[in-house]
Amino acid sequence: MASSDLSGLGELKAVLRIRAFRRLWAVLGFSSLGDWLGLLAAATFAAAQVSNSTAQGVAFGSVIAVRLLPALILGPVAGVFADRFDRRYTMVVSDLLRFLFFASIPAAALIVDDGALVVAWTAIATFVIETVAMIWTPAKEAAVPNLLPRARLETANQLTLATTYGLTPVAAATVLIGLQWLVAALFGADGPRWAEPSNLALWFNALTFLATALTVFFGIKEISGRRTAGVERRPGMLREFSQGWAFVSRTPLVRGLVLGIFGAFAGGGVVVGTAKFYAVSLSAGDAAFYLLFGVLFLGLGIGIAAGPRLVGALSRRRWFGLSIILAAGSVLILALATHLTIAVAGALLVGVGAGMAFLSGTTLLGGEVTDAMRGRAFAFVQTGTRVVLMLTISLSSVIVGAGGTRTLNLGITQVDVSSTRPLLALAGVFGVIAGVFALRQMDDKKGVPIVADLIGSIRGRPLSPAEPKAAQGLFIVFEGGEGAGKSTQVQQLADALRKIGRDVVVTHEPGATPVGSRIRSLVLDPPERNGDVVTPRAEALLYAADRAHHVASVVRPALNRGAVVISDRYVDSSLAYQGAGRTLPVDEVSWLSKWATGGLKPDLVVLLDLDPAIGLERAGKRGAADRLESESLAFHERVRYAFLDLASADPSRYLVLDATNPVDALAAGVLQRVRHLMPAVESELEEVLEDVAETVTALTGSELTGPEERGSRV
Ligand SMILES: Nc1ncnc2c1ncn2[C@@H]1O[C@H](COP(=O)(O)OP(=O)(O)OP(=O)(O)O)[C@@H](O)[C@H]1O
Ligand SMILES: Cc1cn([C@H]2C[C@H](O)[C@@H](COP(=O)(O)O)O2)c(=O)[nH]c1=O
Repeated sequence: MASSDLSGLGELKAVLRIRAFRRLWAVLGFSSLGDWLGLLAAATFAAAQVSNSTAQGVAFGSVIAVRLLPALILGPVAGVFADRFDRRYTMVVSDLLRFLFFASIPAAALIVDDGALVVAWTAIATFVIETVAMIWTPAKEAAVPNLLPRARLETANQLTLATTYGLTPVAAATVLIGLQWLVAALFGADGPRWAEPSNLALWFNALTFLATALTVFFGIKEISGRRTAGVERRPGMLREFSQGWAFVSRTPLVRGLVLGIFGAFAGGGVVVGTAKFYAVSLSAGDAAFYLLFGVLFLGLGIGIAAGPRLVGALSRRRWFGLSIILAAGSVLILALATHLTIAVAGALLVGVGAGMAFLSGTTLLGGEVTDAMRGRAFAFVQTGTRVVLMLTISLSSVIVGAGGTRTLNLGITQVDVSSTRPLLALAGVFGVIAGVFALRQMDDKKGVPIVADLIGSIRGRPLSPAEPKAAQGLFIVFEGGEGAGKSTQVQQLADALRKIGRDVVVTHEPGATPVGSRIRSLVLDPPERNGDVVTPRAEALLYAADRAHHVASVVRPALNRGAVVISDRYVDSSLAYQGAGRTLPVDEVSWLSKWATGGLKPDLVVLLDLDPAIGLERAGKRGAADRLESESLAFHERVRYAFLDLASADPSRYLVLDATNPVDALAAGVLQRVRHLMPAVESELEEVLEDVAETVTALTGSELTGPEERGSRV
């Protein structure tokens, strides 16, 4: 599959509006339902013909293994068929053959009384059916591009993938569960042999192929008479395998991707292969097996269809690794589950993880592999996943069938442990290790915390890689409402630090740069005469733009050379004014600033807290109010409490000062805190502080106001 995202509903509708494709899609759905029903029903049917646990495991596994053989032996011939003959007739004849052979399986059980012979015929018929499927599929795949405009191919691919791996396996399991219930309701526990659910499923399955043959023959005549050159003549399955392997083993990223995809499918295969015996270990019957199977593929469909929307813009490499960990971790849940509900949840998550790994891995492969190599790489993946899936299904079913259940003597008590459990646990642990390995190998956002990145992406705001933090300087920010005294205190601190010889850069937001001063006038000048007012989102973006430019051109360079940067306002002003004041979502405003600043945080924020009524009165003495000062008192009160909340959320980074204190007293409080941030000059600051403290007492007759609950308030 070439696309990374399920298209919108509109795109799906547009594809399904094309009559010929709509019919072909219905045929694919029906045929795929038949395939899954056939896989489940033939395997359980074969297992039902013999009685002991080992023989059941072998019968179940060997019917599935037989389906693997044609892919390995007859793959090359299938392409030639699709190339050479009319595709519509190829599909019709294939479906008629599948109808006959599927019907022959339950018919054989009615005619022959020997269980071993019926199993043997089931295996032969399955082999023929699978061979025919190898011919039908390329004919169908070659037909699709001729029925659609090129731009719609991607959506069509996602739709067919979601149908094959999501919808129809679930429908197959539902049909089988429905048949179980129906048979139990009609005949009780001892129904006639012909009415066994797997028998009925095989009849039903045969009929799906008859229906598709008729639909293609009478309903999709467009498939005939087209050019057949679209189908690539393949060099042969084994040769493709070796060419693909050579490329995969040479290219580290591709190697990681392919191994990850195979790993995810192996996990799914072990779950399917053990599900029958696993259901027994949960003291549940065949219906539970079908339920687990159906839920697994429901999850696979959800992962493929909804995965891209769920993770949003998360890096596809990270998504791939995380999906494998999810799938494998969920296999571990299955290994430990003692109740069917937990097992169902585990199976669903295995499916979601495997589906997302399949989709992200395939998408990454599409982007990372050059055009010349892509066909073989995909052929390798397609054949490989088939082999891995079938091998793990059949091997694990044989292993658990032979392993049976062991009784563990724990001294005080005895516990029955089904061999499915250790096998699932092993597969889970192996898968988690593989996922972590894949994640480490291909992580393209090193340094960005993965959990926060995932949460941000799910919420629509992925994190960008943090810019390296300035190593030497000190970044101090003053925040507060209008007229709180920030500019005054910025100057006081700068003077004190300059006195002891520090390189100090005094700056402010908005408007510290030529670009910034133009932005400042856009956000703060009174509205245009024509009434064109800056809207809240535009305002947030303008402040963020000023900040991005300010940080990059003033703050970071100064910090990098080791200066103390003192800024009058920074990120918190946006959170308080645009977030609380304008009531924009605070986390969105925060993300915007984080992006603008590359994650640069101040070492200290001094919050000058003041009743806005007093602050606005102080500011009013300076001259006419700007656009924000003109906002209501309620707006400024929201701003004040937002500042206080920010301070109480991160007290170690904040110093909250009561801004009704005199200027010098406040300056002393700031200096007292700042000296702890500058151990190298602490003793020199001590002297300045002593001078100031004397002034404070002389001026106010009292010491600084004591600490209060929000931040370290003075
Ligand atoms: N502690 C204080 N006590 C009383 N008045 C003060 C105090 N600090 C500053 N002022 C006065 O309040 C007015 C506003 O001060 P300043 O410009 O420093 O505030 P600001 O927080 O930077 O304001 P704005 O954010 O509106 O620019 C000035 O006239 C200043 O002299
Ligand atoms: C940085 C920043 C500022 N504001 C507001 C806050 C004030 O009303 C003005 C700046 O005026 P000052 O006299 O320079 O303090 O802009 C804002 O709303 N959002 C911000 O991010």
